[in-house]
Amino acid sequence: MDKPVIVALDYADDFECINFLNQFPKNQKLFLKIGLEMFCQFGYPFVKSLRERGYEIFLDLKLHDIPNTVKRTCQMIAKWDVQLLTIHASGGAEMIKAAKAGLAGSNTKLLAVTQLTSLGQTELVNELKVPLKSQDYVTHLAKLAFDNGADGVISSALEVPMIKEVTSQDFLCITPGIRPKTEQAGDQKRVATPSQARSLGSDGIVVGRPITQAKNSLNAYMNIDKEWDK
Ligand SMILES: O=C(O)c1cc(=O)[nH]c(=O)n1[C@@H]1O[C@H](COP(=O)(O)O)[C@@H](O)[C@H]1O
Repeated sequence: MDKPVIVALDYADDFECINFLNQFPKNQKLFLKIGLEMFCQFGYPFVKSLRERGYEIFLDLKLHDIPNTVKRTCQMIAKWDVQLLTIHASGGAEMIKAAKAGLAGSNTKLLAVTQLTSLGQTELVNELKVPLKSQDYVTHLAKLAFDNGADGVISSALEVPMIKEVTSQDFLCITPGIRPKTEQAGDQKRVATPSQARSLGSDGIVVGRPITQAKNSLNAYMNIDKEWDK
């Protein structure tokens, strides 16, 4: 995996999504995130068809359940040849280990979501009643994920240096909450620009609406890719 810009395919229908993909030259390598919205509509056949077209796939199901259920689900996903899969780190040590065991024998990398990028310090303390600084909660969950076999985490780019320090430089930090300077943060709270994410050490960025809702999605992708890669 070479530091990808991962496009979050949060489209309302498959037609819009295929239209977006068809704008790219045939040989363009793309890393696509299929999240709950599209997976609930189109399920595994959609994943399979995109894999068969040669795209790399991040299956973002954010699993969070008892260890046995997560393990059995991961055993099924292990047969799908996807590159990345998410669970919630807050599911605990046993759940993380179970997910990793379920993926045994596959090349799917396991990423644990730390604190969602839509949650800031206020929500953490007032709503979730976690009496910690956001960055301490994120690094705690990242260490838990690392110690129990995950290949990496999802966090804001702002936390990457701290995560790498308590885990390892090789521990993957994939970062959503990416907003080019001209874009509104919207429901995202812990945001960074593509170039900030790069200089903070992100291993890949996840970008949805700044691309999918843009007037010209292809241009938006190209501009973000250029800012990330320069
Ligand atoms: O797991 C994720 O990908 C994820 C974790 C997180 O903490 N924050 C977050 O935004 N995401 C996903 O990243 C994408 C971000 O989309 P935009 O905010 O539209 O760029 C969405 O598909 C989210 O589901």
